Amino acid sequence: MSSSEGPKVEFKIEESGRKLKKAEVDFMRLIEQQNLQRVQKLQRQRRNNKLTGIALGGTVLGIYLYSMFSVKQEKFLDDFEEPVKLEVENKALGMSASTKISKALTSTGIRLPPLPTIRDLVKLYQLRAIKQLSQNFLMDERLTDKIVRAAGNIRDHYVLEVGPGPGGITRSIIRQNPRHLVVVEKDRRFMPTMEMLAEVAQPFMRMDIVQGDILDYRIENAFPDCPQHDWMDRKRAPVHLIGNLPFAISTRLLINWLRDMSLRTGAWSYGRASLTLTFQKEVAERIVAPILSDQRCRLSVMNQIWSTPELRFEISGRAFVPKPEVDVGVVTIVPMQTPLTQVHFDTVEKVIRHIFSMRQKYCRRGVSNLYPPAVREELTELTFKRADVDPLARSFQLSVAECLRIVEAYDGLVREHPEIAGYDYRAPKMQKAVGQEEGDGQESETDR
Ligand SMILES: C[S@@+](CC[C@H](N)C(=O)[O-])C[C@H]1O[C@@H](n2cnc3c(N)ncnc32)[C@H](O)[C@@H]1O
Repeated sequence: MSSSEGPKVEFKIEESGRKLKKAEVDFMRLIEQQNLQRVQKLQRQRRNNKLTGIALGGTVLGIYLYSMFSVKQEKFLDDFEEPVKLEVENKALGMSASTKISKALTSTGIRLPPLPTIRDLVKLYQLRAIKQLSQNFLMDERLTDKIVRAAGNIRDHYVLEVGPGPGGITRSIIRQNPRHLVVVEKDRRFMPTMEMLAEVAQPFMRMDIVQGDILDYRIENAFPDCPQHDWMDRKRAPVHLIGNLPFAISTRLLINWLRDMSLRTGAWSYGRASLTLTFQKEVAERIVAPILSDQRCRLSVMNQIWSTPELRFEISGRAFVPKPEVDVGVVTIVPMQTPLTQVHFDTVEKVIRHIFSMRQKYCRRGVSNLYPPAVREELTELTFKRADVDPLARSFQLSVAECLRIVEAYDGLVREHPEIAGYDYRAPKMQKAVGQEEGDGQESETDR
C-alpha cells in the first residue's frame, strides 16, 4: 500500500443481516473518507517535522563547527601576528599608537585603561630575552593574577616587585590597588614600559621605578611612609615582596632575605613582611621539603627556622616566553612570630651549610670540617654529645630541632674557644665556587 493512497478500510456487510439503507452506507463512506484525509494529513505533518528536525540539527552543528574553527583560527593568528606598527614619536610609548589594544581589565580591583598587550610591547621594543638575566616572561594574565592573589590582600599595602620585565605581574599588582608599588629592574630596556604603567597607575597609587640590581637595593628605604608594625602582632606588616625571580640569583636572594628576616632589617624593618616568589620547581620543592624527603637540604632547614614556607602552585615552563627548560613553583614565605633559634644568622648558616655539605655521608663528616684539624676529632665528638644527635645520621634524616641543637653546641664551643670561629676549611676554594654561581641561569647542586 503506497502512503499516498492511504489505508483502505473494508466494510463487511453481512448477507444474512438487515440490508443497510443507502443513507447509512453513504454516511459510512463519508466517515471512511474523512478518516483517510486525517491519516494523510498526519503523515504530511510527520514528514515536515522530520525535515524541520534535520534542518535545526544541521544549523546547530554548523554553528558549533564554525565556532571551533574560529577559535583555532584566532589562536593561529595569535602565534603569527604581524609586528605591530606603532608611531613611537615623542613619548616613550605613544598611547595614541595604532596598536592592537588589549583589555587589561579584570572583574576585581581597579580598572586600567586599554593598554598594549605584553606580547605587543615585547615585539615593539624587540625585547629579546637575555639569558644572563634569566629572562622568561609570563604573558598570561590569569597566571600573573594568580601569583598576585597568592600574596593575599595587598590593597592599600606596600609592594616591592623584583624584576618586573615587560610588566605582566606589575599590571596584576596595580589592579589590586596597593598604596605604594616599587619595581626594581636591572634591564633598562623595560623602563619605557614601566613608565607607561606608572602613568596609568598614577591616579590610584604611588609607583616608583628603580633601575638597578635587586642585590644592592636597600628595601628599608623603599616605603618611607609605611609605619613600623609590631613583630609579635598576629597581623603581619602590610609589606610584600613579589616576583618572578631571575633563576640565576634566586637562591642567593632568598638567603640574603632570610638573613634580613632574622635580623629584622631590610624589608623586615617594617615588621613581618611576606614573600611571594617563583623558583625553579626543584628549588621550590627543596624550600618546603620535610625531614627524610629526597629534596631535604640546606635551603629547607634554613627557611623552616625563620618562616613557614608554602609551595602554592606550579606553573608549566610552557607558560613562559622563551620557555625555560624547567617548570616553576610559586612559594609564599611568611616569617614566624617566634623563630626557632636566637643564634645569629651567620653562625646558623655556616653550621647548616656544613651539615648538608655531604648529603650521602654521615652528618659528622660535614660538621667535623667546622673545626681545624688539630682539634677536629675531639670537638666534633663533643658537638654531637652536647647536641644529643646521632653522628651517624645522614643530614636529610635530621629534624630542624636536631640541626639547631648542633648549631647551639657549635655556638657554645666557639664561645669557649673563640679562635675556632674564623676557621673555614674551604677558604682557598671559596672564591671559585661563588664565581661559578653567576650567569649559568640555573641553580647548581652547590646552591642546595
Ligand atoms: C624571569 S624574568 C620575569 C619578568 C617578568 N616579571 C615576568 O614575569 O614576565 C626576571 C626579570 O628580572 C630581571 N632581573 C634579572 N636580574 C636582576 C637583578 N639582579 N636585579 C633586578 N632585576 C633583575 C630581568 O631583567 C627580568 O626582567
